[in-house]
Amino acid sequence: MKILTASQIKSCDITTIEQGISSINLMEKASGCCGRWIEEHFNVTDKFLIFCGTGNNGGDGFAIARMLYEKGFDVEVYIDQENLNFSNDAEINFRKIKQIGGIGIHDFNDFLNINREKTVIIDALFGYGLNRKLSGKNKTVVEKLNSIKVVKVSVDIPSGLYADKLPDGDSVVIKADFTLTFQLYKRSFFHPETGKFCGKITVLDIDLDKEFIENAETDYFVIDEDLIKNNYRPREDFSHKGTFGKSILVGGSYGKIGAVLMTALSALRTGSGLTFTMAPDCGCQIIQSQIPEAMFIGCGDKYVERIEIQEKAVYGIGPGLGKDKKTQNALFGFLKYYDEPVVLDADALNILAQKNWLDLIPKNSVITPHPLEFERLFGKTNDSFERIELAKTKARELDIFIVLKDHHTAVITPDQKVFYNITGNSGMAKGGSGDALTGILTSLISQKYDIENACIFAVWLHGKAGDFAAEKFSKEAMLPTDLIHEIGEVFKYLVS
Ligand SMILES: NC(=O)C1=CN([C@@H]2O[C@H](COP(=O)(O)OP(=O)(O)OC[C@H]3O[C@@H](n4cnc5c(N)ncnc54)[C@H](O)[C@@H]3O)[C@@H](O)[C@H]2O)[C@H](O)CC1
Ligand SMILES: [K+]
Repeated sequence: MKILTASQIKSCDITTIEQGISSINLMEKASGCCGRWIEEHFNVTDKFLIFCGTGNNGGDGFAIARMLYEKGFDVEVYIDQENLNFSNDAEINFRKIKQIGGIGIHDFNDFLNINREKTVIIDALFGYGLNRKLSGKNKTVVEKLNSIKVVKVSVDIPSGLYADKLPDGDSVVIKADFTLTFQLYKRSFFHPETGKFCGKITVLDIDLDKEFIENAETDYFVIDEDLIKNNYRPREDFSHKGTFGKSILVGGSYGKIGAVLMTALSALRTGSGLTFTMAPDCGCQIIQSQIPEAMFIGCGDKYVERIEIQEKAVYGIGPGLGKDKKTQNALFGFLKYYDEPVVLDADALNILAQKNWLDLIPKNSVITPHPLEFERLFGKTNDSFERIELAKTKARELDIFIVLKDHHTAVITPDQKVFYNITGNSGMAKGGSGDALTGILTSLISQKYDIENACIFAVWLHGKAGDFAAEKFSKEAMLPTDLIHEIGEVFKYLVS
C-alpha cells in the first residue's frame, strides 16, 4: 500500500471530485464510514462529544454528529464559537446540525469535566490540512482533552499531528485511542515520535481515485497483507531439500550460544532446506542436542575464529558473535573474499562500525541494525525522520538493504524505497527477537526470494509470528522462542 503526502492526498481528493462525486458527497461517504465504525464499536448508551474544527475535518465531525444522532445516539458538538469561518462543506454540515435542533452546540471553553464512564470524544479538529502548530483555544482544548482519561477517536489524523513530518517542538497533539484514517496510512503513523498519538489505526476505504493512487510517485509504502500474499510462494511438492536453499548461521560465543541457536531454529522454521551453524566448539553440544536438524561447523574454541566460505549458501552473521579480536579477524577475512549478499546483524555490525569496514559489505547484502547499532554505523541523527533519510542515503551509497528495527521496522532499499511494517508488538522487545529475524531473513534469501521481497516478507512474518505469540502467551510472558514456534502458524494463516 502506498503512503502519500498531505498535498498528494489533497490532489487525490480533487481528482476524485473531478471524476464525478461532489466534495460534499465525498465528505458524506467519509463521515458515513466513520459513523458505521463508531456504531459497531460503541453502545447507544454512550455519550459522544464531537470537537469540530473549521476545515473539512470539522465538516466530517458535523456530519458524523448528525448521523449518530439520527441513529439514536446522545451527541453534543463543541466548536470555537469565536471562529465560525468554516470551509464550504463544513458550513453545509454545520447548518444541517443547527436545523436538527436536538444536538447541543457548545463552545470549547464550555467543556468542563464529564462523566467519564460513558463518554467518547470524537476529535474532528484538524486533519491533513494542519499547517502550523495548535495555539489559542485549539491548543487549550486539546490539552484539556488529553488531561482526562476518556476514550478518544480521531478522524483521519490525531489533531495537531502533520501527515508526513514531525510536529514542531512544543506542539500539542491529541492522544487518541483510535484513529480512523481515510484510504491510506499517513507516514507520521509509523514513526516513534508521532505514531504514539494514533492508538489503534483503522484505514477506511472511501473509494478515492484509484488511478491517481496507482500513478502517484512515492518512496514510502506500508507492508500490508496484499503485498505479502503477492510475494509469498507456497512450497512446490516436487522438490527436494536442495530446492529450499542452504543457510549458514554464523555466531555465538561463550555464554551467548543461544543467540545463534535461535537464529538457526528460525531459519529452519522458515523452511530452509539445509541449515548449518558456524559457532565455537563450546556451543556444539548445546546446538546439536537442541537442533539436530542443523549441522554444526566448529570454528573456534570460545569465539568464532574463522568463517569458512562454502558455495551456494546464504550466510547470516552476527547473533551472539561477540567482538573478540579473533572474531574481528575472522569477519574481515571472510568479507575480504566473499562477494555474495550476506545478512549482517548485531555484533557483526558493531565490529564493522568499530573498525570502519563498511566498504567490505558485499552488494545487495542486508544489515539489520536497531537504532543504536545504526548510529554506531552511520552517526547520530536528531530524530527518526532524519534517520530514515540517512538510511536511504547509505542504502544507495553502499548498494545494500537496511532493515531498520523499531516499533515499526522499516525496510530501506538501494533505490531508496521505504517499506514500513505494521505487524509486531512490544512483547517482542526482548533479547533474542532480533536473532530470530536474522534466521528468517537468511532462510528466505536462501530459498531464492529476491532480496527486497525477502526483507519485506521477513519483517512481516517476524512481526506476525510475534503477534500470534502475544495472543497465546501475553506480551509480558512471550519468549522469542515462542515467536519462532509460531512461524508455522503464520504460514498456515497465509494459505487459509
Ligand atoms: N480524501 C480524504 O482524505 C478526505 C478527507 N476529508 C477530510 O478533510 C480533511 C482535510 O480538510 P482541510 O480542510 O484540508 O483541512 P483540516 O480540516 O485539517 O483543517 C485545516 C484548516 O484549518 C486551518 N489550520 C491549519 N492549521 C491550523 C492551526 N494550527 N490552527 C488553526 N487553524 C489551522 C487551515 O488553514 C485549514 O483551513 C481531512 O483530514 C479529512 O478529515 C474529507 O472530508 C473527505 C475526503
Ligand atoms: K482529527
